[in-house]
Amino acid sequence: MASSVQLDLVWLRIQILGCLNTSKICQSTVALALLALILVPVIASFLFRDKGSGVPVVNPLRLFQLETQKRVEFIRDGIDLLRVGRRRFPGKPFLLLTNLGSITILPPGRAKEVKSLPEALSYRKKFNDLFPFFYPAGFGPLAIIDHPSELLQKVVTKHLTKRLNTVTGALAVESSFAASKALGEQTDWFEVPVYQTILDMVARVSSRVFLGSELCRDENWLDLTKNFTVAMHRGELTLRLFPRLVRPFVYLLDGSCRKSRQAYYRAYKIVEPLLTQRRKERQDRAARAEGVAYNDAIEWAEMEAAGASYDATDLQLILSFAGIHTTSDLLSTTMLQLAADPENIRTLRREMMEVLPAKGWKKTSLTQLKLLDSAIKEAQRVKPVQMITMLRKATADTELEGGIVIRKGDLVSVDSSDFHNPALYKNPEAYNMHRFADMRSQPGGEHRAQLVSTVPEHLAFGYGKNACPGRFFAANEIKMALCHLLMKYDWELAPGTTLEPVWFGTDPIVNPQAKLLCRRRKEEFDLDALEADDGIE
Ligand code: HEM
Repeated sequence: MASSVQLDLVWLRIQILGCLNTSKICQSTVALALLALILVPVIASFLFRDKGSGVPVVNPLRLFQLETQKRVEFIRDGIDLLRVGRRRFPGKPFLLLTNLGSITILPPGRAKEVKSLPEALSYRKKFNDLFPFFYPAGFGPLAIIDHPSELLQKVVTKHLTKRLNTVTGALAVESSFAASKALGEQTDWFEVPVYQTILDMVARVSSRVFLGSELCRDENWLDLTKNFTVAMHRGELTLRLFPRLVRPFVYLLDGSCRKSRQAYYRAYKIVEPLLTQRRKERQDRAARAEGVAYNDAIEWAEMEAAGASYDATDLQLILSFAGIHTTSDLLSTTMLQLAADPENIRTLRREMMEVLPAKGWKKTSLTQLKLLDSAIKEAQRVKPVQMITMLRKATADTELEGGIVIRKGDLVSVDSSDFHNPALYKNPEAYNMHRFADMRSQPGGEHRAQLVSTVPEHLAFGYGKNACPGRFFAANEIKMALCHLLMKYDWELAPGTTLEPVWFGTDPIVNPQAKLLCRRRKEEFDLDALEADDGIE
């Protein structure tokens, strides 16, 4: 779940950037903002008070500056402020006042230290402070992240990841359908918006595995799964302008919170009937001593919950939140890099032709697409989704190396500038599709240079206990989608499109305006006729 807030913020960022640009803020938010003007200076002086940590602040509050201004300033200028911090305090920690409050930024290389303190510096606790008493409708998915049952994490690690070989067939079918639905059969060049097209594909394919075949083609659900994240994050952004005790009232009054609530209720109306039907089928099957009939996250959550009550709608929404925009950003980034040099595409096709007709759609054949793996990882290195990672909240006053104390409740994160460190990567700004494949052939490289490897110098999926458990699925989903996209279509950058991301704070995201030229080609082998692993009915 990926500076600002982790899990998935990509789509939110796009929306908020739009919001900041066009001043499309709803009236109730304006009213609340006025109230904030009165309350916020007091809160700001509390939140950003000097707690004597001794860490220098890069962007202190100016005289009469409000916390709200600081937050907006960070969303706009975050990456420049981070660069100032790196320049002024090389190799040393510094403090940034961000849209989430103040964050101590540790220099690259301190990821191991953060990893070694998973309880004192908690990944999950940063999600549990939004409301004082309980998480109301529309924000419940956030509460699931730090739920003591760890239902979300168990569904992903114990089921999704372990059963990847049983969902490959389903991924193949849905990827083919999604590509054809998004791009059609036109053999003349035409223009496609990259992010929207990829988001649509990823939403379809992910929903197949999260929710099953009944709902993965339901346009109402697909709309929700793509847009809920935006609604909830706009609400969260507004709520965080207020003290915790006031937030329940803000929740009732604010328009963005209302949208999140409405999205939850729409989702509930879709998920609950499916759940009821599944539970009934389960009982009937048990009565006939028959085994489990489904292989998707609805079923896995039921197995894990083992009768304990939980909100299946929130679970589905948090899966969308965690997985869909993060995966879409990486796939879009990879497509942009590949389209910039179609020779790379031809090379990747040759690898696909060598592996897939012989092996079919298997988890293991996806593993053998090593150059493809490298192409994706390199795209992620050149443009990750965040430039500060491993955001953690101190659960107690915690002393770090060098005597810095992170006070209870404060945030700490690690600078990810190693992605572009010339001492680690030759020509770090250049996209070299072979880079990680070459590293894998070096001694010790096989386990450090795979897309799913988590190492302290490559933090795109985090590191340690909370490293993204969904990365194995995301990797397979992206590879499968690329096989369809590259074998069945030719690609080029559309005129005017560059690879420059758009910045939200310290997070680079795919430019939502980026476009590609595309045309249907005749694939060398029939991808849809390949034999597949399957476990989904
Ligand atoms: C390219 C796609 C993805 C990226 C870049 C990504 C990135 C991340 C990052 C950076 C973290 C935090 C790690 C840390 O701070 O140490 C994280 C956590 C998490 N991710 Fe992902 N993620 C992706 C896809 C997915 C998918 C598809 C799922 C679910 C199916 C998922 C589920 C989760 C969960 C549940 C956590 C929280 C782990 C915990 O609570 O311990 N992610 N992800």
